[in-house]
Amino acid sequence: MNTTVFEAINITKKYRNTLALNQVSMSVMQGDIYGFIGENGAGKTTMIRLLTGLAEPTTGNIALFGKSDKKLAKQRERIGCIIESPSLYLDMTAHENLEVQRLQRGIPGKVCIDNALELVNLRDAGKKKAKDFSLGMRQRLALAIALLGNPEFLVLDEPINGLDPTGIIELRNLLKRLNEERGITILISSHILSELHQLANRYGILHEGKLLQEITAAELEQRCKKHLLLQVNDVATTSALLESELNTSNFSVMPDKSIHLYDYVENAGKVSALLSANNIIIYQLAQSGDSLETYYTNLIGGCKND
Ligand SMILES: Nc1ncnc2c1ncn2[C@@H]1O[C@H](COP(=O)(O)OP(=O)(O)OP(=O)(O)O)[C@@H](O)[C@H]1O
Repeated sequence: MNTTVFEAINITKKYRNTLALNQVSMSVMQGDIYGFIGENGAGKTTMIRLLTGLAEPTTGNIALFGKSDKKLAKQRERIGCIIESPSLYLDMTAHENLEVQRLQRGIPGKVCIDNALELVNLRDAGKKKAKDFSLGMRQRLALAIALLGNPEFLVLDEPINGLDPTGIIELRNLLKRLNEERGITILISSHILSELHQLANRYGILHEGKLLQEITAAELEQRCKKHLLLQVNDVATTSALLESELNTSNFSVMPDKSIHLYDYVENAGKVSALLSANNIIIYQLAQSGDSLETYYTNLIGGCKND
């Protein structure tokens, strides 16, 4: 059975005049790599702060591993997290940083340090101090710190931010490995949907404090698949014609009033003939496929138009 690792139920969080989260419900299942997507200020860090106990919701409930209320604190011991900029001791080596964290958190035995360094490929960093690390190495060190207590659930707030392409690939592969080989459930936030492509298996898309959509990677692929892009003078009649004459409802009308038709992609002529015969003016008819970013922008744009 698929167990829920994290559940937010109708969470609202207010800071004075700011409604950072507005009735958000979301769930992360065991084994997920959950991509938590939203523009700057969408409320991602706020939700992560509630999850990790750094702040309290104004209303609503949080459950971790099926437990809530007073039992949350114990469950939080099963989490490893990186929130905002991880605090590293820049004058120390990776090993020394981990030793300080180990002692502060009362984790017995030094063997966990070598294990964590091994996991994030920092065993060879040797005597190099953190201040001389690349950003990618610093992020991996932060990840090693998060991994020290052998967490079942990793919560990472924008860990990809600022990394170069090599750093992004390294981190992506590392997180995949932790998920696949160690069964660690991961929630990772980002403001760029495509950054988490081929990493996340589910996404939660947050915008201005509201969860717009929870979607699986497979559903997202489906929505970004090839289509005919149609721009016409009469969207309503075109929609009706597609349904009645071409027998398809496999299309979406986008916020910019273009139509994405997922059938007849290889048979644009048939669509064109039908529309022309019905006096529809075609401004554009072309094969297209949404990029993830277009999908995301349209989703957010659609919400802004509401
Ligand atoms: N401690 C606070 N006091 C007042 N307002 C806050 C506080 N923390 C966050 N906010 C506000 O809540 C909203 C959501 O912020 P949050 O940091 O959760 O967004 P985010 O999606 O993580 O964005 P970013 O990627 O920029 O961190 C923003 O309008 C922010 O200004």
